[in-house]
Amino acid sequence: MARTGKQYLEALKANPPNLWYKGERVTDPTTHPVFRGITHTLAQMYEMQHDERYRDRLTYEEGGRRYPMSLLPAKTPADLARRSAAYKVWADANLGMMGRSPDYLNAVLMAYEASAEFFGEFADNVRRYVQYVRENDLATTHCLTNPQVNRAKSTAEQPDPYIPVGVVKQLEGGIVVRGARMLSTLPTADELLVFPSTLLKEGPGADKYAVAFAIPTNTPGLHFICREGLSAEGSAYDYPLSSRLEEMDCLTVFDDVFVPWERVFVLGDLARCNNAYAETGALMHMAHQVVVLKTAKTEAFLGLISLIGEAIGADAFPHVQEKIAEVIVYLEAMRGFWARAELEAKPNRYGLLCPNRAAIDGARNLFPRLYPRIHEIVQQVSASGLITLPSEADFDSPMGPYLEKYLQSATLPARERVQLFRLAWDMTLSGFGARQELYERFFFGDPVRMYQTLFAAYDKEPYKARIREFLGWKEQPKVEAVAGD
Ligand SMILES: Cc1cc2nc3c(=O)[nH]c(=O)nc-3n(C[C@H](O)[C@H](O)[C@H](O)COP(=O)(O)OP(=O)(O)OC[C@H]3O[C@@H](n4cnc5c(N)ncnc54)[C@H](O)[C@@H]3O)c2cc1C
Repeated sequence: MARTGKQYLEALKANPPNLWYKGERVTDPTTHPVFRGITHTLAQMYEMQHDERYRDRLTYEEGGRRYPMSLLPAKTPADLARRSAAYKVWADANLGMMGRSPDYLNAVLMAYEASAEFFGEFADNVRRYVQYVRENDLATTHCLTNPQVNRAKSTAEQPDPYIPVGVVKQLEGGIVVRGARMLSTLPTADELLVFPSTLLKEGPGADKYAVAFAIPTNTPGLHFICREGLSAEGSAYDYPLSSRLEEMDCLTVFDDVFVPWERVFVLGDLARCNNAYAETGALMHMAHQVVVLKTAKTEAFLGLISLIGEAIGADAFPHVQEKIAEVIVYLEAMRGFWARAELEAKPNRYGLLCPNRAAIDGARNLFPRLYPRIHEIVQQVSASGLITLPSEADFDSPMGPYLEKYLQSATLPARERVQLFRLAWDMTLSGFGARQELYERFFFGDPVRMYQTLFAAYDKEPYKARIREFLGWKEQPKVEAVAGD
């Protein structure tokens, strides 16, 4: 049932995840300076589910109770449209800057539930687990990739067999897993989904890595070792994004973690692990949330750059207009992918309506390449305005009158102009902004391998046939080997 912000915070306080920050255990993330911002932002997002301005878009009703829209089973085109409308509400609230808002992995869980048969003997575990997440409206995060030890070697060939997460033993009540995953964002979620993403290759000892399960983030033996925090201490004026949306990223260690059978979804089945995302429709639904999120993010950048261009009068120059128009083109491309994904949705073999794969693939492969260019445009249009950024305290000091005079702009008083540029800085240049760029390059996978997969999977034959026909070839000409002199 759709929960409130207070319920999320209380649960987190009562059962804090096993977080390690700078050598110390974080006992209460809701008050810790690095985690306070994101936990309270998440609480506000849950609160929105009960605000009558958003309730009907963010939740659906069943049996007199309300549930998050991102868990609404997608059966009809109208369901897809309701789902994306819900994604957009949270995305807009955060300017598209939160990668692990709970709707992201809810999209995966919804697809797993609808396609539960795929999981064979574990199908009921999947169904019951998703039902549990739905009833309690839990936030989940996930960890997919193995530690970056030696990418030239396979999972089974690393210096220690339990560097990647593998099954150590099976017990009567469940399994024991050991190893690590390279990265989990948002460790302040309630639950961690552990699925393989790297293609598992057949070979001696490979079976132990073919495992998928879900565990609470406070499970004994599970440790989230955090990176340096990016949420500066200070006001939302000074740090408009990092004070609210620092999701955190962690190395995730499994030190002989016990996973009860009811939380196991795949065991010892390489093919199932390798095909889970595509076959169940999880990939398409996850990317559906992503295309909406990235559309919202591009809209936010368009608004930002337009206000900046206007503020300093730079938008009078044709090259600045051209750069802003470039962002408009990107935005319309994202909207095009989104619309086609829904218009040409098709049911998978389990009856789950899945957004169009080609449109989804287009969006998820293009955006990582557009995004650094958007950052570049912000820098090109903003120039020194992106760094001459006194703080709120300076405005209230004896320096205030200088700032009011010298940092005024064509359309904004100094305080608001600095506030706008501080947002631009946090979107692109601060530690928070720099992480966003890295995130966009990689969060959906290695862009190089994503392109390779697209090359391999895309049906190019109709286009080759058209060229052959245009050239007047009745069929593909045969090659007679021609020897040189
Ligand atoms: C900010 C951020 C947040 C993230 N959050 C999460 C999260 O919450 N959960 C999660 O599971 N993951 C998360 N990720 C990880 C993301 O899924 C990976 O970054 C992505 O899949 C790429 O894997 P990698 O980082 O291990 O890169 P690597 O695979 O180590 O790649 C490094 C380099 O080697 C090349 N390379 C490696 N292997 C091959 C190969 N076989 N063929 C050709 N080239 C190769 C790559 O092209 C790249 O240039 C996050 C990443 C970032 C940056």
